[in-house]
Amino acid sequence: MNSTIKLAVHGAAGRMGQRVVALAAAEDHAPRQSRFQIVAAIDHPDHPKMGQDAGLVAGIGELNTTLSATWPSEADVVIDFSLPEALDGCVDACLKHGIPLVVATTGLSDAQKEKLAEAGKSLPIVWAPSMSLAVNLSMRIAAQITTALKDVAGGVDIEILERHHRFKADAPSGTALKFGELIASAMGGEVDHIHGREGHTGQRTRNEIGYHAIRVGDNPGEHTIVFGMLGERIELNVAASNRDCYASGALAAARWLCGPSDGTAKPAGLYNMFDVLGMSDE
Ligand SMILES: NC(=O)C1=CN([C@@H]2O[C@H](COP(=O)(O)OP(=O)(O)OC[C@H]3O[C@@H](n4cnc5c(N)ncnc54)[C@H](O)[C@@H]3O)[C@@H](O)[C@H]2O)C=CC1
Ligand SMILES: O=C(O)C1=N[C@H](C(=O)O)C[C@H](O)C1
Repeated sequence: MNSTIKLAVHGAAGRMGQRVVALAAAEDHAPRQSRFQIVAAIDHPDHPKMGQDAGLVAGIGELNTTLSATWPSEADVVIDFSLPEALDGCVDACLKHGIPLVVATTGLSDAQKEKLAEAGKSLPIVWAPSMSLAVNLSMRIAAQITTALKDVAGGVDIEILERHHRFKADAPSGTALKFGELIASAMGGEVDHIHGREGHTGQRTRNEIGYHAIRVGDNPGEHTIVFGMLGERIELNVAASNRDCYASGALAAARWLCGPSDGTAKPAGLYNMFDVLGMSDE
């Protein structure tokens, strides 16, 4: 029986990495749930807090695990919240050591998505642009609304607005792109993805999805899907109050990959949060 999950956090000194460290250390454990033990807190070798205690960096008191650039000799699962340029090294390390991986980093290139698909042939990997339960539920609802409205008399215009903190490096958000992918699939046929509008754009066409990225203050993430018809509209809004919805979702994904405490880990495959949350449509 595997009652402890040895967790390595990649990007541990970042905004999200710190919350993963804090929640993993503090989690309230149901009697039959495995506990997390943070065996590595990995970040860039030039990070100014390198060598400090990861718990102190996360603001929760000492954990006796130092922030390091070195991969552990042993871990049951890795959670990655880093940067696209850091992800390849993380995937390579997981492949080398055979460690299941949760990938939460966004802004990946097509080559990186292919690398994940390839890695998923030999490792169990959960990859999702949002680990939040509310966001994943909203994705399912957005697809249902699209299906219900796509042939409505007068038509429906679907636009995706996302708001994030001023420090965010990628736009639009990975979550907005995933909403767009699911909505386009529910619309059917050819769909144009239009990022912002400026100048003499002409009238809006019927087969486009618009994306608008707002960067303001410390917003931890908000998405609004507007379904505009002639005479009425629906706005589906999902907003985080803080980052813990993503951190706890990533921990749930890590626990799901490791399997229940009888030690049955997931087989190799590229999974997503719908799989983790039991909302997969396959
Ligand atoms: N899937 C999800 O639910 C969520 C995904 N994200 C994504 O997670 C990523 C991180 O977000 P934040 O924590 O806000 O960013 P951040 O910039 O605060 O943290 C990134 C961390 O990665 C570290 N890093 C950079 N290069 C590295 C390397 N070579 N090796 C190891 N660590 C390295 C940085 O030093 C930093 O500590 C972003 O792509 C963001 O979009 C953020 C929130 C939720
Ligand atoms: O950078 C962030 O903060 C977030 N990024 C993710 C994304 O790009 O979708 C998820 C969440 O919205 C927060």
